[in-house]
Amino acid sequence: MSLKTELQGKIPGSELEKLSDRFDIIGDIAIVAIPSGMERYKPEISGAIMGGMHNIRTVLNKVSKLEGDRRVADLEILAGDSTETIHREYGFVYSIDLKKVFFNARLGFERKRIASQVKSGESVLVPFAGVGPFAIPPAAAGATVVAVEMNPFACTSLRQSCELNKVEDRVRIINADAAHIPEMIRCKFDRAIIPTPYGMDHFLEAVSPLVRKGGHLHFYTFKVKEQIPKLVKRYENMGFEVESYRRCGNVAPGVSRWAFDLKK
Ligand SMILES: C[S@+](CC[C@H](N)C(=O)[O-])C[C@H]1O[C@@H](n2cnc3c(N)ncnc32)[C@H](O)[C@@H]1O
Repeated sequence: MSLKTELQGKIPGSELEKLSDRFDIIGDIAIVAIPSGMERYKPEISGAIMGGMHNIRTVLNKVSKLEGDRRVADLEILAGDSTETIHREYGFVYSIDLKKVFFNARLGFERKRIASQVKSGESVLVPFAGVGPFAIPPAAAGATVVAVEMNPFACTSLRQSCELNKVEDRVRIINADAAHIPEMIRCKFDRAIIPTPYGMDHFLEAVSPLVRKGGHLHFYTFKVKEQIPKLVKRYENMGFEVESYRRCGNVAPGVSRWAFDLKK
């Protein structure tokens, strides 16, 4: 659905230019980011989404950027009454309350790409597990997963999602700061999937000793394109084989999230 097309004739063209045509859909919730100065058009914008997409039950306006350790945005309800939903992604279901937990629906393909590399019987460590989109698919592929997450609400959602996907016996959930991983976990893993929040690149060094020699690390970092060649050299100097890397989405003008597949 084109939001701008739906709004033609309802909002003056000069104002409509400021609005992005893109909005996120998580379960049956649509999330828009209404630019400042356009607040008076909230009813038209939410009405256009509800009218154009009959499966949408709630429309939220992202008032602030992702904030704090939990990476939760400040969300204002424009239509509907619930921030809780069930999101479906490549055959998996996630129980999410967007007011309490982080979820990025734009990483679905990336999560499928990583899960497709996991072999049955592997052990996998997932720090920053959130509601489980990087943890549950590997468990369903036959891995045993240790998921570390600081937000207790995300841990509750993760537990529910494990049950919904029938992998609760394969995922151990640890509600803790990932900074404590080296003291809490002593075993070695075949693989670590590290969806690092912004500014926490030092976690690669912290998690690496927990991955066995020959094991794999999937590390996410926010960088401008020009920083990548230097970063590849850095990872090689740290002893990793850089098997591949790819850009998976813009997060700010010029800044992208990059996924690195590293072998130890
Ligand atoms: C960018 S990560 C990604 C979450 C999830 N893997 C996903 O893709 O949807 C954000 C998650 O890390 C958690 N988090 C942030 N800092 C943390 C820390 N120091 N230790 C453990 N979890 C942390 C947040 O609560 C949030 O759920």
